[in-house]
Amino acid sequence: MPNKKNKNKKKQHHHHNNHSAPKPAHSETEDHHDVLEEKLQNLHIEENGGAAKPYRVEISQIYGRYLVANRNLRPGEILIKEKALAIGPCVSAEPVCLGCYMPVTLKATQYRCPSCRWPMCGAQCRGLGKDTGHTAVECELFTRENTAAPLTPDASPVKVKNLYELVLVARILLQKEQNPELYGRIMVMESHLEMRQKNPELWSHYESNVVKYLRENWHLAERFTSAEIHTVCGILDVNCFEIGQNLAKARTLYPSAFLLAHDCCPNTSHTDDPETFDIILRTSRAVRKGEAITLSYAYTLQGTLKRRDFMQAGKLFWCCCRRCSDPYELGTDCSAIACEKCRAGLVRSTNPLDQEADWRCDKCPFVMKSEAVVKLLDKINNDLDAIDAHDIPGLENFLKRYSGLLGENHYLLLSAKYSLCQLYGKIEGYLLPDLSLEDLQRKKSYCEHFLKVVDILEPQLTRLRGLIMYELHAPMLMLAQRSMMMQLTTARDFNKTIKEVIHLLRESAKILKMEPAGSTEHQMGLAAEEALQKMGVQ
Ligand SMILES: C[S@@+](CC[C@H](N)C(=O)[O-])C[C@H]1O[C@@H](n2cnc3c(N)ncnc32)[C@H](O)[C@@H]1O
Repeated sequence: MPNKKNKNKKKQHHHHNNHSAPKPAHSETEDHHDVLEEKLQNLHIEENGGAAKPYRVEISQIYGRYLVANRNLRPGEILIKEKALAIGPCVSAEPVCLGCYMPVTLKATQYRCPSCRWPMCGAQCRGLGKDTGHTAVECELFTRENTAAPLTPDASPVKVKNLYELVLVARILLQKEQNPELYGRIMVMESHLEMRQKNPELWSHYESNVVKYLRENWHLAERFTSAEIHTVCGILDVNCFEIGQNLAKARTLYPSAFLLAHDCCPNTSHTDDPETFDIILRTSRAVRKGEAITLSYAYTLQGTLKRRDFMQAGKLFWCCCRRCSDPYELGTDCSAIACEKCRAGLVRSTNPLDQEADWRCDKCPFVMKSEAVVKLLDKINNDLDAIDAHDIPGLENFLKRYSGLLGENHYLLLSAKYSLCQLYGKIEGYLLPDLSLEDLQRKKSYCEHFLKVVDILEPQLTRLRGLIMYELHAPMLMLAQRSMMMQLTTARDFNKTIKEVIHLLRESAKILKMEPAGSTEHQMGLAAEEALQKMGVQ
């Protein structure tokens, strides 16, 4: 339930986190710490074909168990490539195939498993009978209990979501009987059960929608205790990766990737293989020996208030990373809003590590309560969500309406700009050759603006940079060609632009070709390479 707001916000404990690995606290005597120590002993991290691992597991009071670099790591090194221990549908009202996680419908015409009647993509689904998909054991339970009965064409979204949430929980529980060794490898993961129990809203959701439902409606009470089911729910909330390529959407647990600590400006990025659902984790920049290896559990292009709320609600910790501690978010200022009083200053949190701290203008005495900030951002966010994903004029209007109210790098403005970067040149009526000079300029300036912020928040070898550099090369090239044709530019300037375009394409090909074959990003990497060849460069 990662998006759920936690109404019982606690005051923040302030501790400094300077990005390097927190010191292992071996003298720590707290119970929880001991439990983690014990779980550390039980970890079976697979051997790297005999090669020394580039990381080791340590324990700190802040992170719990986490991974630390054993040596200096270069950008782009593969650190982890491993199979999922468990995979299943996300918690979503959008139905997916239980075998391959591609979207399906609940219509009468939709193919369904002939036995259990859950919607599937077709009789030839590659996940039929596979461990990564719809197994015979699961089908038997689903058939006996007629679990697909509520999935009628007119089923309410909430009902659909609640039912899909159960699939992966049930799959893991069934492993307790089918494959106790695998179940054991999942049980070493953090569930934060005690903290969850203290949160009535969260606990009652799981108690009634999952625990009771599985034990009563699916008649599993004799096989699994309430505590076991709550533990699985906690483990899923805390450790799941949301993965999927080419429209597929699934959530997964991985045997060692779950150990990575979170950072809002992490030093790794990860992707998943569309065929096998394996995770592939790489360093996105150089990591020094002894540094924590981190990834982001949250969406990088969100403000600190939102990211911290998200982490607390789902993962049960308040992030205090360098970016969260900095009111300027590492210089991006992507949370700042415009001052409604003096219209000249920017309003920022007076203490970003306290969700309830006041926000204050840097040019006048204007102060905003954090609730008012949250309310304002929710409203603007809803407006953005209401715009159709392909509506260029709608998104342009959004930018016009809100650019005076938000700081220029505000994440909501950047989010609209990111959509526009991808839409100009790609959709009907706005294909690249048809774009006006103004539209080309717009695409170029949005890409450049976005890239400047991403260069700080997700620097070096990250997918987002690869994608945006690819988007940027096209308007740059077209604008240069058009100016050349109209004799509005000198040969020298033209050549300078071409050099920049080549740099963008090279960088984007390098990054995107690291994505697994078959993914759209990999495809784009190949397109970048092809564009270079057409230009006569390698
Ligand atoms: C996916 S698990 C990571 C492994 C976990 N540390 C363990 O020992 O099992 C996520 C949990 O690790 C802890 N954690 C990860 N990153 C953190 C951070 N930046 N600050 C505080 N706690 C963090 C939180 O308890 C979080 O719920």
